[in-house]
Amino acid sequence: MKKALVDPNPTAPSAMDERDLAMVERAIAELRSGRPLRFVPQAGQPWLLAPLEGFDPSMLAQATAAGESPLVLLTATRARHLGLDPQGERVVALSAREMGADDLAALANPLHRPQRAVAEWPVSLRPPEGAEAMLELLKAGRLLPAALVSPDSQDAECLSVEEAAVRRFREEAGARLTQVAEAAVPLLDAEGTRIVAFRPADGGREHLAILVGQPDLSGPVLTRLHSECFTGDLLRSLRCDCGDQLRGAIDLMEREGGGILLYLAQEGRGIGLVNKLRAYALQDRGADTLDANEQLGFDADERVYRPAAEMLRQLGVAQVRLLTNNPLKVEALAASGVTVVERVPHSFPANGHNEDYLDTKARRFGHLL
Ligand SMILES: Nc1nc2c(ncn2[C@@H]2O[C@H](COP(=O)(O)OP(=O)(O)OP(=O)(O)O)[C@@H](O)[C@H]2O)c(=O)[nH]1
Ligand SMILES: [Zn+2]
Repeated sequence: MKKALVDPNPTAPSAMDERDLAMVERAIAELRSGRPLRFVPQAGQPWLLAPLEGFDPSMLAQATAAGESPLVLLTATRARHLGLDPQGERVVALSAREMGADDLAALANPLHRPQRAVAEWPVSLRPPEGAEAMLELLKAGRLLPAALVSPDSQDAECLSVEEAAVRRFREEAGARLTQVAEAAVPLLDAEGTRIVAFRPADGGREHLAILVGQPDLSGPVLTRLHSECFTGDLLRSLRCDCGDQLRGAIDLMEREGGGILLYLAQEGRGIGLVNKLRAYALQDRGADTLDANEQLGFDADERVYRPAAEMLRQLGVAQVRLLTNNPLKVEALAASGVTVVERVPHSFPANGHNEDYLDTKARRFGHLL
């Protein structure tokens, strides 16, 4: 029988306890189902938090009828694209009552323009304690990072989540991985391929290590960190270069006798497939791939590579020859303790549809060509 390639003892449990982990996972499920949540910041009063995505005017009516002063929270990147000055804050807060239902409905969908000119908007207020973690929680649920919040009067029946747990969740839970399956999967172009699946403790989707051929795990291993791209990898979309990079990496590993392709569940540079499709719609109206992310309220690139480093650690790989044009991947692996002995360029010719995309990656993301 073939010897299992993976470390049978996955990462030791980290400091974040199971209660906190479960609390944040449930909170994300609530938000994704459109139910509000009680958010308890480390200091200051609790807030009722609802995603602005899916806004309907009854939400505003309810909050104002209770005599409260609801706020809209937007990330600084989104605010800047709308023409607001975030004044050094990472979150911008506006009075929802003064904005009114029409403007809120427009803000809920970044493809719409608010009806009033920005100059007529209410002045932005100091964001409440924990505002950044509230928006981080929405991002963790792959929702747009824009929220409607109102001071919590304690009588609402809803789930509570604590800011401290949200912060630790984002930092730790995604990189706690357990190996949950391993099998041979002969590929058309690489028959001796095995796949090892790793499940993250944050309830997110599994990452896959695709082991092509017989890589010598003790030396520098030809490795690719491939971010999931449903459209490019599976449908062979021409909007990007992911399909070529995926198949190209497997072909090269097969030719060189072995390699590891880490297939990372970080679709759309970490914003998720639905938000990537929204970003595409913005790109069809003239934005480039970087600005489109920011117009939605995300950072240009939301990916983290600690799970990739942890997979390599569990596989027993300490040194890699990394197939990439992205200097951030090299830096991130090195920062997580993996030695990158060489960067192997990984470019493919443009296809008539992705020229601007490739150009933006080189010009604005610093990709090396
Ligand atoms: N948000 C967003 N994600 C995109 C877009 N086009 C492709 N992606 C995602 O970008 C990821 C691939 O990243 P790339 O920037 O092509 O390449 P890279 O992985 O950073 O760098 P390389 O290693 O050189 O390929 C995949 O998760 C794709 O789904 C887009 O327009 N917007
Ligand atoms: Zn792609």
